[in-house]
Amino acid sequence: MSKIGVLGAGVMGRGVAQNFAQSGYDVVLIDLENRILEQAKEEIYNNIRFQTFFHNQKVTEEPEIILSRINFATDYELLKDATFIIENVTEKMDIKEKVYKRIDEVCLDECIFLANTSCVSVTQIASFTTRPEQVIGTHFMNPVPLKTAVEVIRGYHTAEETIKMTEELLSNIGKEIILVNDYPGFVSNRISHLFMNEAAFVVQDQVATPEEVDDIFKKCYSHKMGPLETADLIGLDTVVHSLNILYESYQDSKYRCCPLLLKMVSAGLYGRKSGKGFYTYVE
Ligand SMILES: NC(=O)c1ccc[n+]([C@@H]2O[C@H](COP(=O)([O-])OP(=O)(O)OC[C@H]3O[C@@H](n4cnc5c(N)ncnc54)[C@H](O)[C@@H]3O)[C@@H](O)[C@H]2O)c1
Repeated sequence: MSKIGVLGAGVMGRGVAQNFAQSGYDVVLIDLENRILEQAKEEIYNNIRFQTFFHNQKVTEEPEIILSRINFATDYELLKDATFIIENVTEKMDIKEKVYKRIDEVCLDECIFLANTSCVSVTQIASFTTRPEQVIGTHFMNPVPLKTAVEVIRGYHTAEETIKMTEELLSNIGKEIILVNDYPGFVSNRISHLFMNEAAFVVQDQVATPEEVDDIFKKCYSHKMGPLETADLIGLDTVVHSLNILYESYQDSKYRCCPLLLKMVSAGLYGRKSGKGFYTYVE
């Protein structure tokens, strides 16, 4: 079975590493510091237990056995025999650029690079490597192990063989792919950020409360979550960051960030992760 390198042990990297390890793959999970890797190990352990008890998902192995397939490490040299790299590092182009140059040097020529990004161009990421035909976007959804589909992005140079191998790989961990072409924000974030931003304007203009806005989406449109609950879940700082990328990329005022969102982020109201956003969360 292929060896999988997962870069970045934050929110997404943890979920990706867990999902592959649960599916029987050997994984190397790389981050910058052991402290982050320790937190990742603990969270993956808890998530496997949580998945069994709260989501009724059949996890047939003990968490210790699943965790034993993940090598938590800081050394990029461990990636030299990996077949696929799934990159989940911080959504900043300068950070991604350094990472792709490094893995391009270290990894096997045939290794495929999967970029997990919310908004940035997959074609630009691929340009940091000498193998743009083997670079593809994979926009996983959070929480990764519980989602059944991945938005897959074909960069300008992505080869058909790369798409085929990515589809096979993701199918082995229980994911269907939805293949789209590369423009910033792809389909999901290009549309959902307009919803979330406009919902914030509606609250700012006192047209409706956050509860009323979300109820219209849930009760009238039968969405599982409203746009403001979704923004709180993603993190309002992340939403603002993505809106700024979309605004710069398209040079289109429709992505200008709602002042209320900016004010909430300045006030430390990030949503679920800080305990308060459009809603208040108690542990
Ligand atoms: N959070 C989401 O809901 C979500 C959903 C889909 C895609 N994404 C995308 O996934 C990527 C990761 O997002 P996240 O929410 O997990 O971010 P995060 O901030 O939780 O984690 C990023 C991790 O990358 C690590 N990192 C930074 N530089 C590194 C390097 N040189 N080598 C190894 N690790 C490094 C950081 O230490 C951090 O642990 C981003 O591009 C984001 O846009 C996020």
